[in-house]
Amino acid sequence: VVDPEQEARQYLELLDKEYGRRANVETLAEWGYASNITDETLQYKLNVSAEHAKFQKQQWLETIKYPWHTYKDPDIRRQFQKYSVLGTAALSEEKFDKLEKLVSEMESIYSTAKVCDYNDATKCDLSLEPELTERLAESRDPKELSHIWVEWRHASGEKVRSQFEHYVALSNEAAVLNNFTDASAYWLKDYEAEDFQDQVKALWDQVKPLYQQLHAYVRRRLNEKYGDDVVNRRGPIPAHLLGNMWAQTWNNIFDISVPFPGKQNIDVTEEMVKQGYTPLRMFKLSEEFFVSLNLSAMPETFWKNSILEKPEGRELICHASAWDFYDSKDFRIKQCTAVNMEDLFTAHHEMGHIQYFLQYKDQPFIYKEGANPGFHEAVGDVMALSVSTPKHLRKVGLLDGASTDDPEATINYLYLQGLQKIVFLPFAYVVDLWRWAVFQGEITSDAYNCNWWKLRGQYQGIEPPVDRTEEDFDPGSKYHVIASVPYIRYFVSFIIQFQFHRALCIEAGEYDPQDESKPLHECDIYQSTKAGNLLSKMLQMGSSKPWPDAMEVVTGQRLMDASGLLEYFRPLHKWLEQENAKTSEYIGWDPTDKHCVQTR
Ligand SMILES: O=C(CCC(O)(O)[C@H](Cc1ccccc1)NC(=O)c1ccccc1)N[C@@H](Cc1c[nH]c2ccccc12)C(=O)O
Ligand SMILES: [Zn+2]
Repeated sequence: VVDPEQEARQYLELLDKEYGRRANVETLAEWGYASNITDETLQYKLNVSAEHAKFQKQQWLETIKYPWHTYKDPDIRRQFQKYSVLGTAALSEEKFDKLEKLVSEMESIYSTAKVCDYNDATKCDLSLEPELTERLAESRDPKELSHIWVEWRHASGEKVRSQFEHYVALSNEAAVLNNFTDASAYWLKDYEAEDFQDQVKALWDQVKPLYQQLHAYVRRRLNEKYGDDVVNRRGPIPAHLLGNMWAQTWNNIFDISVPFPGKQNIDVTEEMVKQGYTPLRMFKLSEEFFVSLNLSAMPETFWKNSILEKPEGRELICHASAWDFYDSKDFRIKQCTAVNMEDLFTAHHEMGHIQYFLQYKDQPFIYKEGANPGFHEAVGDVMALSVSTPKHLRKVGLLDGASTDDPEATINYLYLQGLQKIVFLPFAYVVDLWRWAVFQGEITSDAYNCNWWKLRGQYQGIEPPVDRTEEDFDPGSKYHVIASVPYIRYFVSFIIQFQFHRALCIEAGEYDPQDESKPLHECDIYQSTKAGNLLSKMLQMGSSKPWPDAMEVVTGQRLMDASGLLEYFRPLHKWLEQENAKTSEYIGWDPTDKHCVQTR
């Protein structure tokens, strides 16, 4: 008699080959559409995913016949457990197709949306990338900023409200067919912890005081620049002044709010342009950092097949993404890269996804994922924490002069980092707090927009530049909302990346909690094969073990915790408290009732 688990193993090997082959075909079809939006590439993508869903449903009926709960081998059980979740393929064929069409249509509207120039009403071909992103980053004219902010939402979010409502219903229907209460529970299964939302809330409570100090300081500086009638010093900050279309990171207003002006400019955008940096060179620089840690170089096909600059003469999805074609050979990035510091870090972020693909390429198909989605988002950012140090930027010739241990220069650096890492946390939290509530039916479509602005005000302390109504649909102006990409993964990443950074810096001998002369924010793990080997051990695991096991390999911890982030920003936190006390700054913001009129 054959050992039943042996038979199960053979079945899993069959599934592994078939799923891997089909995933390659499906990903190629998705790439075809994302890199070239036409009716033909859309139709081909829909045909392939419909066929794939039909196969998955048939295979699932076979898979659930196996008594996998009884198996002794934890690995076999884990693989069956993952294969036993059918996903959206559980919908009927026509509902599955409808859902695919809705998301593709929202992505197309978002990716092809155009806006007219503030200063030239005849020039109406401005796209989000690069034109609107650049204007939002560089303009210091509140009227121009408000125009771009409002017109982008008019051209994107407002256009997809009805598709989004239908998408919510079908997503919930699919979740219920998979025995989840709604789509939010289906999304949260990836974190394998029933108290995960409580864990996130506890992390936010730990970081909130630091955020409020930074918010109060930025508000004061914007008030000094734009005056009382534009920025109320005790209220929320108007969202269009913060240098980013969604006010998710504020690094683009570093120059008008820098704590100690006159120091060496740590924003290397100008230097990159001066040195003739190209997108390709930005990605080569990133590859060299990974290789210096004894991690994998990019395969030749990566450079041949990737799209690193916005191509002319066709519509495509410009939002950056990294692609695994599940054949252990073909890996790509699609990014409409601009030559600036922000995109240099996005390049590292995308390369982090590729590195994870390369490290787990020998895992079974079902384990070719991050230990949890936050891990996948953290890899590249951990590298960027080293690359962004003035010490490293000097090593690669993007900053000149000798390293100074000038405490004011340190505050400037930590302030720039805080405008990205601290500021981002409440935004990331709000995006899925809003979506979880929508999926759970707590937020109904007649109040989508006003609840969005209630959360944006409550957690981020920002407000829209002009009144909003339920004719608007501002969440739909953010890529992940219309592309059905969960967002709490970035909140998790921005917490755990500091835990990983701290552990790798200790491994590299670059940081010692007892040694003040080696603070965490100055650590650069460049060329540390010890750090790289430790990280590689975790990355190779993919999702073969629950994520606390993966985290323990690198950090010795089994829980997410904000101590790494708070340790990194401690000097900035102290300075902000002193500075805000000096100007007796009002910490926090008075709630504003205006800004969203429920008309429906
Ligand atoms: O969206 C991204 C980068 C794109 C991505 O690499 O995360 C991409 C998003 C995506 C997911 C699914 C389909 C299409 C695009 N994720 C991936 O490409 C990806 C690849 C493999 C596994 C998981 C995700 N960043 C977020 C968060 C963010 C803002 N600023 C940052 C700076 C550094 C790092 C992240 C951010 C944003 O722009 O709002
Ligand atoms: Zn990512």
